[in-house]
Formats: sequence, C-alpha cells, structure tokens
Amino acid sequence: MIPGAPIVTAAEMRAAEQAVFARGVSQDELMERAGSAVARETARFAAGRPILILAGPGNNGGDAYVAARLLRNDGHDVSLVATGVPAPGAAERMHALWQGPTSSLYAARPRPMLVDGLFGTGLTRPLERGLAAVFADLSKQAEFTLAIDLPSGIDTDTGGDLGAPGGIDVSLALGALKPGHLLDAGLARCGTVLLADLDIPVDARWRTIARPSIETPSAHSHKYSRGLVAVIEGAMPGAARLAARAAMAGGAGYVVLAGDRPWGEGPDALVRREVRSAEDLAEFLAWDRIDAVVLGPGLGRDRRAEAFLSVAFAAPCPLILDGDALTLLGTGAARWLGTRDAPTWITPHSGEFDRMFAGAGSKIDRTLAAAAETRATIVHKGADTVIASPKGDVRLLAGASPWLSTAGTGDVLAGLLAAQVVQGGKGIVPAEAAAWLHARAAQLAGPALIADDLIAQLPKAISECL
Ligand SMILES: NC(=O)C1=CN([C@@H]2O[C@H](COP(=O)(O)OP(=O)(O)OC[C@H]3O[C@@H](n4cnc5c(N)ncnc54)[C@H](OP(=O)(O)O)[C@@H]3O)[C@@H](O)[C@H]2O)[C@@H](O)CC1
Ligand SMILES: [K+]
Repeated sequence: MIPGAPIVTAAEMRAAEQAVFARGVSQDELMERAGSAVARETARFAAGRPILILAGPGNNGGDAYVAARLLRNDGHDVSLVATGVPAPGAAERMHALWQGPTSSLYAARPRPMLVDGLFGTGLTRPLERGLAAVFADLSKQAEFTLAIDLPSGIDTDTGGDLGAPGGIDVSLALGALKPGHLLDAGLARCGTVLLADLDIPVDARWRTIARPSIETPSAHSHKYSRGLVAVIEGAMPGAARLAARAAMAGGAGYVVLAGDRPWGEGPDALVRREVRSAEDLAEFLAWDRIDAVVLGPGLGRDRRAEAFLSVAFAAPCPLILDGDALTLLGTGAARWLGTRDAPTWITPHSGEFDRMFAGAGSKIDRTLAAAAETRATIVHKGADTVIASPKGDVRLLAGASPWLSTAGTGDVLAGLLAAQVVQGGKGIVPAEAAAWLHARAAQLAGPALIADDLIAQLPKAISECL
C-alpha cells in the first residue's frame, strides 16, 4: 500500500480536475498526461508482448485511446477494442487520433497484455452481463492485465462489486487513490495499486496510513511522564494481559492490570492491582496518575461487566473500548459515548460495528458517521481498516497480513493504542500510529503468527519510527 497517499471520491476527483481546467490546462492536455502514464506502465509490464486495449465510451476510454496511440508510435504491437460511442470532448478527439486496428468487443481475440480502459470513475451501474463475461474471459486469457484508474466493475466510492473480474494484476490510479482501490471487493480485485501523479492538486482529509514518527524518551523522562495505562481484566484474563503487554511494549511508562484473577507467569514489570467489584474499580480509577483505561478485551458480558463499563465510562480520563465492551454498548453506543467528556477510542471489527451502528454507504461513510455521532475516534477493523475521527479525518489501512485473523490480535491493538494515547496522541494520530505498528509487527512476525508474536515484534517496529 502506498503510505500517506490522498484518497478522493469520484466527485472530489472531478472537482480537482475542474480546478486544473480553471487554471488553463486543457482537457486534452490532462488526458495526454493520463494516457502517457498508462502507456509507460503498459510498456513496462508488456515487455514486448502484444497488447490489447479495451476502450469505453467515456474519459477512461479517452485515456485508453491516448495510451494506444503512444504505444503504437513507440513500435508496440497494439490492437484496440472500442465499445460505445466516444463521448463528445477529449474522448472523442482521442478516438479520432487512433489509426490502428480496431475490433468490436465480441470479435476481440485475447492477447498476452490486456489494458482495461472501459470505465473508471464514471461507472454508475453494474456492467452489462455480456460485457462482463467477455472482459473476464479476455483477462483470464491474458498473461497480465492492467486497469486504467480502477478495474471496470468496481464502484469508485465504495469498492463494491459491479462486475469486475478477478485476476487484474495492476491498477494505475490516476491523480489520487479512490476508496474503491482499498475497500470491499476493490481491495481484492485491483491487484497491486500504482499511483500516477498527474499534477492535479487534491485537498484530501482521507489518506492511507503512513509510518508514524515516534519520539525517543528524553533524558528527563520517567515512568509517569511516559504515561500510565490501566487495563481492566474480565472473564477471559488472557485477553486483558495481551492488551497490557502490548501497552508495555508499545512504549507506555507504566501499565497496571486491574482485576481479581490468579496471577500467571510474568512479565514482572506489569503491575497488578486487585479489583474485585465495581466499587473497587471506581476507587482505582479515581487515581489521578492514570492516563488511559482499556476496557473490553475478554471482559465478558455479565452484570459485573456491565457495572465495570458504567464505572469506566464515568472516569475522567481517555478510554479505549474494545471487544465485549462494544457488544455491551450495542445500539446504545451513540447515546452513551456521546455523553463522555474525556476522549474515547473504539476498535470494533465489522460484526461489532454492525451491532452498534446502522447507516448506509461505504465503510468510510459509515465509520465517519459513527465517529460524528459518538464523538469517538473509531478504528473499524478488517482487511480494509478504516480509522475515522469525529472531525472528519480518515486513515485507511488495506492489505495488512491475513495472518492477523487470529484470536488476540485485536486485544494487542487495543493495548498498543492506549500506549500511543498516553504518549500524548490526540484523535486520529495515536490510532494511525497503533494501526501502523500493529501491521508492521505482523509483517515482521511472518506467517502463522499468534497474537503474542506481535508483541515480541513491537520494539523492532517502533525502532523503524524513531
Ligand atoms: N478526473 C481526472 O482527474 C481525470 C480523469 N481521467 C479519466 O476519466 C475517467 C472518468 O471519466 P468519465 O467521467 O468520463 O467516466 P468513465 O469512467 O469513462 O465512464 C463514463 C461512461 O460510461 C458510461 N457508463 C457508466 N456506467 C456504465 C455501465 N455500467 N455500462 C455501460 N456504460 C456505463 C457512461 O454513460 P451513461 O452513464 O451516461 O450511460 C459514460 O459514457 C477516470 O476514471 C480517468 O480514467 C483522465 O482522463 C484525466 C484525469
Ligand atoms: K478501467
């Protein structure tokens, strides 16, 4: 995934394009830029093999005509399939400049290199069935498929499946990434996403996550200045211990595990505090040294868990809620969370999120709406992790290790997030840092990882951010 890259919707991309036109750049000039980028990447991947280019009726097709012309002028063996009547304007003019062999879709013969310029950000509905079948067949028979901007049949704004085939090797995002490159079906269908810089300024509050910058403790730092995390234990103490150990390895100065479970093996640096009841918890959380509380990993869903949740809610310090705490909140999440004065982060996976929030639209839209409603920063986990703040900022993490789909990795994320929060992070910043470190630790741990392995890799991941 390209780090820190802007992500814009189809409408935002069109607006950015209009702003470039207003500065005096012609539509043809912009299309030449796009087509040149496509030609360059196609030549690189074709490596001398014959090329088949599919050109649709809109500007995605316009880019395809430009690329076809440039590649042919450079001596490549190019044939082109034209579908639909080119739209008036640049697409029509680029179509007129194409002098090479052209066939209809249904007469097209497969070639080793396929370029998909059927539809891009202007796709408004599912691909017609016959077209989808031919496209899928040509792609299957090609040795390499490159999609211009997005694969035809991926919804630009949601990543939804509108009939795109599998097996696309590379998508060349034009000007900026779109949500469709990272979300839902788009995540799997786009292949490797490359970004072509077309010199179109975009003002994006949505970005892919980037490596955080972490400060080395100063000579004057001490355990309290580096932040105290309290992790509350519940019915499954292993989960809270994972969160606590992740908070320690994530850089918190002092971590307390509060609960009443028998103490297992170390680590000895983890401080225990006996908390048997909600009253005990209230007394403990009144300690003004506490900089953040983690509640939810392995909490359970019984009366005691509910009482603990109420107490933690009333605590005046930052709160990180995960797992069972989110299930307990359920549809009351917005009502409850909105009443807290101190900052809150919640880290639901999609099952937990769906139990808490209704709403329509893309995963980004839904997460943003939930963040606004709850006034909490939300890390909506999954193969496509969407982080959204109540202020409207979004960070996206796609393509993290699939080996993360194992018990306990979410508990590690919650503890790691708490460690970033107590080191002074606000809003989306600690969430982005935690998500990056978590994904990087998974990469370092390699295949068949277990949650404990992530913790072991955190110091190494952190060392890359200093
Ligand atoms: N923005 C930028 O900065 C730049 C953008 N550039 C390029 O422009 C692309 C966007 O171009 P675009 O807006 O013309 O839309 P595009 O994707 O070609 O499709 C629209 C056409 O398809 C049609 N249509 C839609 N769905 C359909 C369906 N299911 N089945 C059949 N038809 C369907 C629709 O017709 P209608 O909906 O009216 O029937 C219309 O005719 C963008 O992805 C990038 O490649 C670069 O050139 C320069 C920089
Ligand atoms: K395309």
